Amino acid sequence: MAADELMPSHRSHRTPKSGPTARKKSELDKKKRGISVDKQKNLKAFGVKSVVHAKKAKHHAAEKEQKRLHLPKIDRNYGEAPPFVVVVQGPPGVGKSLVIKSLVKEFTKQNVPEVRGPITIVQGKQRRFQFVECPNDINAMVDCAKVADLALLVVDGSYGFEMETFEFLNIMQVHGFPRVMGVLTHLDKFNDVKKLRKTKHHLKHRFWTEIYHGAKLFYLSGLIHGKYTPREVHNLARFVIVIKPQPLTWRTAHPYVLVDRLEDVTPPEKVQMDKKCDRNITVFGYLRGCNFKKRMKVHIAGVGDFIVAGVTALTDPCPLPSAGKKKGLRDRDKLFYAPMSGIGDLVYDKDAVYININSHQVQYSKTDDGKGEPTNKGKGRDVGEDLVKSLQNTKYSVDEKLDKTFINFFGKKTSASSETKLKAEDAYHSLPEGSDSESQSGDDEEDIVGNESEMKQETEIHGGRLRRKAIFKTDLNEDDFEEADDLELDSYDPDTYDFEEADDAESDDNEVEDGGDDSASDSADGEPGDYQIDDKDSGNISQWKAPLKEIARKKNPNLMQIVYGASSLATPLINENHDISDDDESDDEDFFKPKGEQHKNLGGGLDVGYVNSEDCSKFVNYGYLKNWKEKEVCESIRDRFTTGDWSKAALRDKNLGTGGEGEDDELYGDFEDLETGEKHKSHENLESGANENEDEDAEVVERRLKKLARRAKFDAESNKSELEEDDNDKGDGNNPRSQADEPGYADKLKEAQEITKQRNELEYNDLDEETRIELAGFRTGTYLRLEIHNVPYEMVEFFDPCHPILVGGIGFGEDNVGYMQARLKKHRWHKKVLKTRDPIIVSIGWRRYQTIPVFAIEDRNGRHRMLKYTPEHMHCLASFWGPLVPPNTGFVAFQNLSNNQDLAHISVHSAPLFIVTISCNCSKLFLLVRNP
Ligand SMILES: Nc1nc2c(ncn2[C@@H]2O[C@H](COP(=O)(O)OP(=O)(O)OP(=O)(O)O)[C@@H](O)[C@H]2O)c(=O)[nH]1
Repeated sequence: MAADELMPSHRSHRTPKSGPTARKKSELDKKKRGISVDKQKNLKAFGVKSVVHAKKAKHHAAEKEQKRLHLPKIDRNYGEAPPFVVVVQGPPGVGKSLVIKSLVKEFTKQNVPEVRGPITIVQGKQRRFQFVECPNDINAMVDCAKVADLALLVVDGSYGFEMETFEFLNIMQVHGFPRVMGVLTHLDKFNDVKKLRKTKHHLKHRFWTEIYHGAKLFYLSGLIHGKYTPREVHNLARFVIVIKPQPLTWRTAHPYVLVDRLEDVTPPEKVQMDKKCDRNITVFGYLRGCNFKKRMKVHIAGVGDFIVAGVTALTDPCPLPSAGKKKGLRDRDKLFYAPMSGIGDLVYDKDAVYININSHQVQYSKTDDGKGEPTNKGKGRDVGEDLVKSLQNTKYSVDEKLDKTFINFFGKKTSASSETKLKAEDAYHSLPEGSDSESQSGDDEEDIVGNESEMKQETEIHGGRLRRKAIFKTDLNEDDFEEADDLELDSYDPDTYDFEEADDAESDDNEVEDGGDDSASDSADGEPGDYQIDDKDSGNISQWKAPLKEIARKKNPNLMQIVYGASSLATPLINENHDISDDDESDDEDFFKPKGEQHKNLGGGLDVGYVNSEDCSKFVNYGYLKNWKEKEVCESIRDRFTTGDWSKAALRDKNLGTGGEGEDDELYGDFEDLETGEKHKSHENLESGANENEDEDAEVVERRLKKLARRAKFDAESNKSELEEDDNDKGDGNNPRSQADEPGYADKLKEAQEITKQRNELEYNDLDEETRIELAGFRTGTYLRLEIHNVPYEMVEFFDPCHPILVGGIGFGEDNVGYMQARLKKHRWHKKVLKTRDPIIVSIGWRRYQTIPVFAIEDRNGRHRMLKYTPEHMHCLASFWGPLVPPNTGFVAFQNLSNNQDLAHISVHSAPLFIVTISCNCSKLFLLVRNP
């Protein structure tokens, strides 16, 4: 009892009246009683409190939306697109060449001994690639950044990122950012798997920070027999295939050519007279960007502005298989074009064919005894051999000799002056080396040139030895990184990758294989077609001619050419075609011909061998001639003779009188007088189809318009679906996109552009090729030969095939010079600020030039106050003199372009570059300056 009293009594449980438990209980109670529970207590909390605020929010959302939208970029590509440029960039010795070699091998099964200059390959029926290795030279990096459609940034994984990679990234940012992928090599140098995983992860995150989250980084884990593993190369190739090209503003508005071949066509006499004379060159390459008009001004990066002396469209050296007759990718030689790498046996020029024979495969016929005379004289002497040798000794062609000789009608002697000149020149050439003072001096100079190239090699070695590692502050806390699995297929932007393309490519590959098998089986069956026989007999020549013939056939007939021969406007291409079509079956060409045949010829092409054609005025249609040896045929005209049935003849005459079918009509059908443009119709067709042509035209136009409308509708729909996909808005009503059910302004603009493009195409398609080129220029994707006169001799003398040559078209007014103003900011990597009037080298548009900037800042009162130095972390204005460019063009500038002169002063951890952000009319531009 006492104990019980002493114990404290149990307190009854106090039900909580507030707090989360009480709330839960009350909600449960309410539910039990069937009362609905509304979680959102204050229903007005998210409503419009203030009209002003709501208006502001709406405004803000609309502005954000408008900023997101871009004006649709006009695609000026008609027909076949030029090859996709893949620039492989990285510091020295990281494996750039090996990556290119591996990819080329993967695509074409060809081995490239050396990567020199662009290598063009056909990957599938629709895709071609041009691989370019970017040298470690800031000039080359700038030029490569201007032409790259995809940049493969190769990084030595065992060492980490180096400055070259980030320099290149920053240059690309100002010149229009193309697609970018990273490739990590030298990963086999890691012995510790854990360390390798950490490094990979760390480098990937660094890469993402610099480019964008999810940017693709590939790992090439090592070498097998000196090559990357086929599986990894295959995966890399698959990703390269699916990349979609990105249209960039500057490039779509300017034509440009990435040169894959250069020839010096200066007259040799001129060079002999003065080795440092200005040279004439021809450059070759695919036209990109937009149409190129004749007589357009071009800029050769690092050389200067020139007016093009001649432009010719050449046969595509690496055509897509769909362009030719053959199906599939059978001929391996056709898939590959790398003239500077010295691969491929035949190179076709406008007026010459170059045959490349390796020196070890050829035995030169000059087995002379030093005197220029053949050794085997006398009986065993081969006349053919002598003839060949005499041809080899010939200095001048017959034409040249004829040009130089003087025909004297009244005396037997030729002009003494021309003869002596020829003799003197012959004597000059036949002199042995070293016997003449002039040739001696020439040799000296060659030696000097030789030494300078040596000098080039040294420069490369300088550049290759020093590594400039990129170290970031965040790199220090490596432990922060979680050890995560490697995301092989991280995140894909559908705008960047085109997986349908990959499927196509895959199927193409299969088709290629199939095609190859087919041909093999065909020939195995013993029924090879004519084409195959040609292939065997004439090697590449028949393949070369095939596309030219195709061009000739596609040409519309030009009456001027038919009557008067090639017009003055005609380009050398026409002559080529004349030559080609001479071989063809041109004899069938007639002025007056049955309409059916005329159409057939229009579809098939144009034969222009008019000179050899038969008399046009006599119309003979051999196709309808009857074989009079046949008894039945003879019987059919029996009634026309006195011995036949005359009643039938009377009936026939009656029919003719009433416009019935006559035999002549049957024989000749419709035909068109090409000279007068008059169309003659048969009696049959006069009745039934008087307006047939008009109907046909109307039908064609109607069909075209329908097609246009369908296309525009499809585009609009796809845009709409894209917008809907992008739309993460859950319908709060603030985002105008959620309300955009109807096609917006951008969609309408796209539609209008598409319709204009189609209309232009329709108009141009009706013209013949020469007129179209005169009016619209050469189309993108054409393989062009540009002849440029009076370029500085250094361009030829110090030509390095590894250094890209960029020829860019100059728009109207872009060759005018004046003052330009830009906004700029010092890049975060650079320690120093820039001083006013310190010369800088600017890369803007296609050009690179030196100028003197004056920095200024805009005060509050709107006045511009000159600055002696650029601010540390702020934008300022820069005014400089130079060739004008359109507003919003990105530019990059350097204080020093030389790769070898300052490297000795740069420690590994210092950043030798600084980038200054420039914005001009809201767009962001950068200025990149190399630290002295
Ligand atoms: N161990 C190893 N060696 C590699 C790897 N990738 C490339 N190499 C070697 O690195 C050397 C340089 O390769 P290249 O392809 O010539 O490199 P590069 O970047 O073209 O060199 P430069 O043209 O001099 O700038 C070659 O001997 C390659 O075999 C790799 O992943 N692992």
